[in-house]
Amino acid sequence: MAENISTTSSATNSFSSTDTAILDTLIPGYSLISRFVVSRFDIDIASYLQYVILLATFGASFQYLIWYTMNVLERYFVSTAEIRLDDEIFNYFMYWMSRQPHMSKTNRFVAGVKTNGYWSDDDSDDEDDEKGMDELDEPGSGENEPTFDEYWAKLMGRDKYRTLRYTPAEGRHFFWFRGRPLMLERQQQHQSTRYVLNNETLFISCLGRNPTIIKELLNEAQQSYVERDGNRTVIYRGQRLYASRPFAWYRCMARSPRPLSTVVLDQTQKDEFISDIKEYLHPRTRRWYSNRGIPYRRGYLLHGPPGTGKTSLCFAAAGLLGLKLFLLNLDSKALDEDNLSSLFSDLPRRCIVLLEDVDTAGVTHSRGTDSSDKIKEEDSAEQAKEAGGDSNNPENEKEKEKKEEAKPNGITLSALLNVIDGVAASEGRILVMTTNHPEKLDAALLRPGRVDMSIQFGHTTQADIKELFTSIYTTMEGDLPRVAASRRLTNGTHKSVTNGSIHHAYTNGQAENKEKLQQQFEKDQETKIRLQELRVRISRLALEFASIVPNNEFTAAEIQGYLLNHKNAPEAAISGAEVWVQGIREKKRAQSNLIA
Ligand SMILES: Nc1ncnc2c1ncn2[C@@H]1O[C@H](COP(=O)(O)OP(=O)(O)OP(=O)(O)O)[C@@H](O)[C@H]1O
Repeated sequence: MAENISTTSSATNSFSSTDTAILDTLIPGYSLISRFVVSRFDIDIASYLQYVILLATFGASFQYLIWYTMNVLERYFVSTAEIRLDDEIFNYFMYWMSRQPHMSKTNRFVAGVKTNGYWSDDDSDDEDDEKGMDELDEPGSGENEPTFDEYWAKLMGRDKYRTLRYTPAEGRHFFWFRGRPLMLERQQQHQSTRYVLNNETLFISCLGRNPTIIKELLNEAQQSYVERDGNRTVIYRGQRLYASRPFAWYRCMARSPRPLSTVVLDQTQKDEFISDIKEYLHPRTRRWYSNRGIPYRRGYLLHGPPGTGKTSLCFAAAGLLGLKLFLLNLDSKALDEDNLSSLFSDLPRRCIVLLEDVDTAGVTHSRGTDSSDKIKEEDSAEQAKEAGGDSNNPENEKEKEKKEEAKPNGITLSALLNVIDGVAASEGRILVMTTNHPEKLDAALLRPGRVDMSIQFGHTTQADIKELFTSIYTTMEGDLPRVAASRRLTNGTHKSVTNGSIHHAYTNGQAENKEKLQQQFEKDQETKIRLQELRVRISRLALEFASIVPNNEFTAAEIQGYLLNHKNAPEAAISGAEVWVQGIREKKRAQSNLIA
């Protein structure tokens, strides 16, 4: 034992105390570990230390070499695409990624009910709504049909659960696309603010200097995102996420197109409007404009009392032509000329820009009384201040919001005129402005080149009232109740049955099918006759209704609102019409007395 202790002490002492102190600084706890190893295993670490240092140096150099080689490889042999959060491609890619089968196998993912949560609506609500609807029978009075309460209980039970979407978590992920390995890196950006908590960037890389495969991937992602919209009208809104961010177009929804026939307006006016837009969009028109050096733009002014169909016509035109609709509220105090021109310069080539209620914005002031210069001066002083401060500080954000509240209305007439047809104004878009008070608008805004066609909307005529009544009560194809897929199968077919299909079933020896088809055929014929009778009845009732409601006194919105209260009982709508007319008249009289 004594011999052992003396060996140990000599081993520990093979390093001077200064050396041990240095080692203790470099490797915290060195002397302690060294003593423990000597006492326990009788091994003097000090005598192996040079090898350990050599190994560590070798390890570090190797690591550096790998890092360096990777860097060189990444720079010269890897192609990378960067995708930023504020670009729509971010949405496309995340949507595509969340629908890939390999996302169900990955062990690091972000789970959510949306594939993105901050800058745009990805319509997952609509998708959720449609999902599983095929398995739900709509309520009805038939033998096997559920009651409304049963249907509602089922629907609410289903709505409690939303489809979960999985997207890759922060960090690196490898996946295959068309037989090629790709790498996705999701990186958190640290200048996040309280408004955008997850500001991030994506990097998609592939081996080789040819990035075609990444472009193909992004094209596929875009395609799947766009296909999901089908023929729906996609609506964007010009807004900003928080005070220190510029205005941008954010997708807010995609809606089923509104048939033009449902907008009650003089047919000639409707035809003129649509054919004017079609003529403008024709490729020869673009050439014609460019050959003559005329800016390729077209503007429309839809004016008339509230609720007469201005927005509806614009929406129907967008749906008919498959154009995206960009909505902008000029009344926003925060909107200035720079924001407005950057919004207009971000517009796609073919689209409809809808500026609603232009008369309510600061643009009603004539050009001479513009206070834009004053506002600009104030703005630049503010910007100079901001440059010195931290734009991400929540307190600064609050300050900015308060200042903007206190600012006079943002946009001025000259700013609007500049973006509509200034030298740098965008080309190719269709501009539609709506107003309830065209008389308030400055002549400069209405001159040709800015407004090329005006359409006046007014109170409903007898013909309009009849059309509105008919459109509300006519049974349309989509009105028929939805039958669950399982019942459709057991019932045979949900398509209309023809004599030919009955004969086909018979010759194929499907006797039991034949009977079912025969029944279905008779049912379809009955339905057709019933629909025809209904049409005649509705047209008679429409005439009756139009004779009660006075000409040129009510808006389409008012009549629609009344009819919706009796949407299943046209006769009740007619019998209550006179009282309703009196009621509305009195209400309007009272309102005008109040204003006077
Ligand atoms: N001419 C019309 N044809 C069919 N529906 C109409 C018509 N006018 C109004 N409506 C109905 O009334 C409602 C409001 O219509 P819309 O928003 O188009 O009116 P608007 O003229 O743009 O009103 P505002 O000036 O207040 O913006 C919609 O639900 C629409 O269906």
